[in-house]
Amino acid sequence: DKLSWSGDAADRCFCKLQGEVDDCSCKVESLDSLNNNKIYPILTSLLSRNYFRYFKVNLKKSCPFWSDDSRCALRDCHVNVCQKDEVPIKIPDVDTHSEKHERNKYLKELNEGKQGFEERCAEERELGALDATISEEKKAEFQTWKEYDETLPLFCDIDDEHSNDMEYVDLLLNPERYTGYKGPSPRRIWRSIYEENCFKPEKNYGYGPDYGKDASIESMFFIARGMCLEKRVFFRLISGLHTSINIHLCDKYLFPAKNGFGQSYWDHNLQEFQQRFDPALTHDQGPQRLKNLYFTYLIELRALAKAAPYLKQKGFYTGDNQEDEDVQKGVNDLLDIIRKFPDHFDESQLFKGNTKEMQQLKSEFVLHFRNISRIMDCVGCDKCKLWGKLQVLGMGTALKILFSGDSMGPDSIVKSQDKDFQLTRTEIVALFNAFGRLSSSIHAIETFRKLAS
Ligand SMILES: Cc1cc2nc3c(=O)[nH]c(=O)nc-3n(C[C@H](O)[C@H](O)[C@H](O)COP(=O)(O)OP(=O)(O)OC[C@H]3O[C@@H](n4cnc5c(N)ncnc54)[C@H](O)[C@@H]3O)c2cc1C
Repeated sequence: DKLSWSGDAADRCFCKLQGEVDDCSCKVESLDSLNNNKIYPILTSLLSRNYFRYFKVNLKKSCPFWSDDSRCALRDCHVNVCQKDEVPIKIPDVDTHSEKHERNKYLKELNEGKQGFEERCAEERELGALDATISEEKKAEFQTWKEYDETLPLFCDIDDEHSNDMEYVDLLLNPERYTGYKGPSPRRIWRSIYEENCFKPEKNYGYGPDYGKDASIESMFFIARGMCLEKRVFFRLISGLHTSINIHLCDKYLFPAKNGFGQSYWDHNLQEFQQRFDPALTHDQGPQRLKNLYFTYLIELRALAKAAPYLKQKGFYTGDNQEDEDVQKGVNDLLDIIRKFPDHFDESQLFKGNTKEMQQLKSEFVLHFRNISRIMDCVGCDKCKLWGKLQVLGMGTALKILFSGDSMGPDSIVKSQDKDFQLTRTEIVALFNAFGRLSSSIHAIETFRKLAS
């Protein structure tokens, strides 16, 4: 119920969301203004164009780390593979007591065939299912798009473009929103990402020699403060992505029919937002989670600025000359706005010096990130997997841009004629759509701020 949001909660959530974004000279307010007034409107219109709206992805790859444990997928395959004693293949089973309890509860409900569980599961399956509609005409057009380039995967474990399982998905038909995907499956994914693939502190800060080795998600915020810039950047990027995903599910939430009559309906869910970002309900972490979204936005913003000369000459081929010209113009307008922003992230602060340690850290950074891209194949809800894969690929593409080219720093660019630098159509579509997701999240924060006041 929206009315239960109190003014205090509004103050708590938003009053700390101001000033420095941290680890850069930029302020939250200047990004709000840039995004909400300039970038969000142009980007939203651009992302509805054919070039950006169809994303090629392989959603059939199986999870390389453990067997699918999403509770609703579990219902469909419990006869053979999804037994509770199944052990993950590579990552050790580190279920916490409460997660074991939760998983067992679901299994119990499942076995007892409880109606509530069936209903919830039906909802999750329905909301999480992909709408795979693509017209025959569009399929024929895709054949002519194939000529596009190849590139060396750097940050992401990129889907094999030639695999038979690669399919185009219409992103507009499958918006990122509430899907009901919750419980042990997503928690295992987030936990694996933070606890096994984010960096741990290089020193122990008086917490004993083993501190950090088994740092939990909850403690990551605390320990990230004491880590070196590169490791903290890694954590903040992931946390910013997590924030963005969770804002979208609050922003486009499915409410049950009012008083049990009529249709369920989509709307903003302020209470859900509060649950996730109110400092009083998140061990004081909510505002920092939100700031991490701004930080992630700033990184992708800088990547677009750096790749602007390359993207301006790239061409956005769909076979319809007028459409392609319009898209190129829209992209150029967007890139001009982005390049004029005075307070870009300075990537030359990262991996400074050419020491052995820095080279080692950089390759670990790449490896950790690539592993996260593989974890996306473990997401147990197709829509979430689609957007998870897209956003991780988009972020990986941004990082690839930031660390490409001869120079680094806010004024450096990737030259259009740089032969060593190429982006595929899929990477470009992912980069723009991933940035679009962050932009839409920052825009949604404004909506929640207004609803709460
Ligand atoms: C890749 C992926 C995509 C998803 N896409 C969707 C989707 O499209 N629609 C949908 O409805 N659900 C989606 N989900 C599920 C959603 O993200 C949540 O996992 C789910 O709503 C359960 O939320 P929760 O409250 O248990 O906490 P979770 O969001 O699962 O978080 C787990 C723990 O991480 C910590 N945490 C939370 N936020 C942050 C942050 N920003 N930074 C650092 N730590 C944090 C907290 O300690 C929290 O308890 C997705 C999950 C994944 C892994």
